[in-house]
Amino acid sequence: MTALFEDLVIAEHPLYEKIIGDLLSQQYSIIDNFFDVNEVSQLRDSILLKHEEDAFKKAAIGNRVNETVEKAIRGDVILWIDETFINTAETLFFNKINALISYLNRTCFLGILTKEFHYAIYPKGTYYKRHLDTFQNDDRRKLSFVCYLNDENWTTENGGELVIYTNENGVEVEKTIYPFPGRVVIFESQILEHEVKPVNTKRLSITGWLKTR
Ligand SMILES: O=C(O)CCC(=O)C(=O)O
Ligand SMILES: [Fe+2]
Repeated sequence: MTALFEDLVIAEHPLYEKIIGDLLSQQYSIIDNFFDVNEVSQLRDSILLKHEEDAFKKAAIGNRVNETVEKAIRGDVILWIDETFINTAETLFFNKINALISYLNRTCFLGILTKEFHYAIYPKGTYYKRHLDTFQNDDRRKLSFVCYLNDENWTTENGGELVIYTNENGVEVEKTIYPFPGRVVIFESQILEHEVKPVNTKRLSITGWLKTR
C-alpha cells in the first residue's frame, strides 16, 4: 500500500524549471528541441497543407475585433487554430503546451486561464517591425510563445531572426534568435519589445499567447 501523499508530490521537471528560471532572470527563455524532428515535420505538413487550402488570411494588426491590415508593419499570413477541432499534429502540439501550462500554474501561480495560437507564414521579403505583443489593448497576454517549423536545412542566411530587446542596467541589449526547427521561444508579453527581421526564404511558425483570463 502506498501512502497517499506520495501521489501528491509534484515531481520537479528539469526542462520546465529551466524555463521558469530563465523567465525570472531574463524575461525570456529559448528551448531547443522542445519539439523533436518528427513532431516538427508533422506540424510543418499541417501548416503547409492548410496554406495550400488557402485557409490563411493576411495577418491583421490588432485583435480579432479590430482588424486593420497594415503591410508596413507586418507581412506574415496567419491562421488561428481552433483547439476544439484539431488534427493529429495539433493534438501533440497542445498536449505539450497544456503540460507546460499546468506545471506553470501549479508551481508559479501565474494564473494562465486561456490561450490562443496561430500558424504564421512569412513569405520571402516580409518582416514584423519592432512591437510589444500587448499593443492590441490585450493586457491579458502574459507569455508569448513562438515555435519554429522550418525544415532541417534552415541556415542563418535565410534571415527572419527574432530580435528581442532587453534592458540590462539601463542599457538596451539586442538578443538575436534564429528560427531553427523545433526551437521554442517564450517571453514576457507585457515587457519585451521584439521584431522579426526580413526573411529571405519562406519562414514557418506557430505563435501563441498564454493569458490570464
Ligand atoms: O515569429 C516570431 O519570431 C515572432 C512573431 C511575433 O512577434 C508576433 O507574432 O507577435
Ligand atoms: Fe510579437
